[in-house]
Amino acid sequence: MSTLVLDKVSRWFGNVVAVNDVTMTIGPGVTGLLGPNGAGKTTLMAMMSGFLPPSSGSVTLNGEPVWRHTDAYPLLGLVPERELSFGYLTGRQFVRANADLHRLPDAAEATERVLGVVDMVEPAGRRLDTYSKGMRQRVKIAAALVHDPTVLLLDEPFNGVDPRQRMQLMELLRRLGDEGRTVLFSSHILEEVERLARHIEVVVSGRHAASGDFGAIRRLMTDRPVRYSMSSSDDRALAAVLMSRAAVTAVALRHPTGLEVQVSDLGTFASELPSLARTHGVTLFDLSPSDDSLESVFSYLVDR
Ligand SMILES: Nc1ncnc2c1ncn2[C@@H]1O[C@H](COP(=O)(O)OP(=O)(O)OP(=O)(O)O)[C@@H](O)[C@H]1O
Repeated sequence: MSTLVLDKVSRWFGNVVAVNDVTMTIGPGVTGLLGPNGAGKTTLMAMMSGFLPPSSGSVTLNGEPVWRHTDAYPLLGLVPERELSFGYLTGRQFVRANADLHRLPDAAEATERVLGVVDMVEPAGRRLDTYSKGMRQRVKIAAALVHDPTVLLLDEPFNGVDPRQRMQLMELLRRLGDEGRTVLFSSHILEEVERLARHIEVVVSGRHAASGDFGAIRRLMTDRPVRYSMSSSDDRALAAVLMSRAAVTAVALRHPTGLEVQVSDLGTFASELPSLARTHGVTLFDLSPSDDSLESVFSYLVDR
């Protein structure tokens, strides 16, 4: 069991303050680090994983500083957002390289074990550049887990991953959290975080904006109307149905297709939508939060 503690952590790059006086504690289980692009999530993770020193404040793991403390490294695994390099390596070679870097006594055995954990044994002999985005994420997670760390940090692990693979990845992270590992993943999508995380930390413009379980974060956010862009097989019929729902406060048809929906009660909207669409014979093609309103939800939290 491991606990990461950030105490008044700031990090600046020249004049840019990427992280501003952040204090938070990340314990065992799955925690979501939620914030819009540029909020400082990557910088926070780089400091938590020992790749970057804080400009001020401290990051400790089980009471010891992370920066330049080599005893902490075997306890930490980082899944960075950037793509894997060296597409000519097979998945197995990539994971094995990490096992060798950690000087594991039985690197081959550890590699096979962790490929099994992420369900990548069968495609492990294929080159990385033949993998789907979801497979690349799984193999990156395997590489980060090969030395059996107690802390796993994942930067935007669901970006660009298709919905089915996203569900499998969520299941995997849930399992790792249930095993007692400290799992922290970043995301700019509230729904994603809400589905997976037991605990949520929100950062906006480098500052810590809120902390709590998703119920607490959701309550903070439900005061704000949120807008979605949608497209479907029959936008006009869907618009009529949505307008009759109390959770929906405005609907606008977009030209030539799609609609904008303003929602006052996200939870009700999310739970009603699939059955509403099904009952009225409408197929949903796409549903995504409009960025503007998401930003406004985040800044609402900071301005409280
Ligand atoms: N090495 C660097 N030099 C200068 N500025 C940086 C550096 N790294 C990050 N920043 C700046 O710090 C701020 C926070 O960036 P960071 O990448 O941590 O945010 P983020 O929440 O991870 O966003 P994204 O999801 O877009 O990566 C941004 O304004 C970014 O431009």
